[in-house]
Amino acid sequence: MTPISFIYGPMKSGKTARLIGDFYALSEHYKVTVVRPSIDTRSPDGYVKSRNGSELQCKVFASTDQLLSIMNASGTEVLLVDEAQFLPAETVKQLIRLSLNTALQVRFYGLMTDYLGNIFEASETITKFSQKLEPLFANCHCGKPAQFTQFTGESNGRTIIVGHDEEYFPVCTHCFLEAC
Ligand SMILES: Nc1ncnc2c1ncn2[C@@H]1O[C@H](COP(=O)(O)OP(=O)(O)O)[C@@H](O)[C@H]1O
Ligand SMILES: Cc1cn([C@H]2C[C@H](O)[C@@H](COP(=O)(O)O)O2)c(=O)[nH]c1=O
Repeated sequence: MTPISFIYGPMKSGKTARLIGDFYALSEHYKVTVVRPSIDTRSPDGYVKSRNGSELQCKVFASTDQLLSIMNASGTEVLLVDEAQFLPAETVKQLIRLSLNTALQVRFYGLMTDYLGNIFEASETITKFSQKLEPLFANCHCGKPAQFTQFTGESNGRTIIVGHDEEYFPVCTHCFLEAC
């Protein structure tokens, strides 16, 4: 298997659904741990939840140290990280170092770009070090494949606005550029 992979796409492209499917497939052969950073509140506490209704228990972490002790305690062979765009770049680098020095495999699931079209810092680092990049697409309202996310709410200059599901829309490149 690949040490580091990044499954990325806009909001509502099925990233969490894919993570849950991967968990069941990988669990037949490996000790798999599912985590997400505490900053995101889209899923209920202690779970990752897809909009397709499926959900899975996970560990929620607030620091690199907490993440490392979760992994040590469970003897993790494969780590699945949801909402990876929110990881501090240092946490990403720690996981990459760990995968070089051990047999650990890490799959990151997250957004590549924010609603302004800028690449999240964590996603840039993950992309740089991944051996496998896998884009997912959602459906734009015009019918084309969507790779960007549009935000229609009040941002006040912030790019981290968790939740607000009804104000985020996956859009294709054409519709994204039209709205800029
Ligand atoms: N209201 C909805 N909006 C978008 N997708 C939905 C909705 N309800 C169900 N779905 C299903 O959920 C999937 C997206 O779910 P999710 O795993 O939460 O995506 P992501 O983690 O990329 O945001 C879609 O592929 C679709 O099948
Ligand atoms: C585009 C974008 C999204 N967010 C937030 C909104 C949600 O809480 C997550 C993404 O969740 P999903 O599992 O991919 O549906 O990220 C943000 O803070 N800033 C953005 O630009």
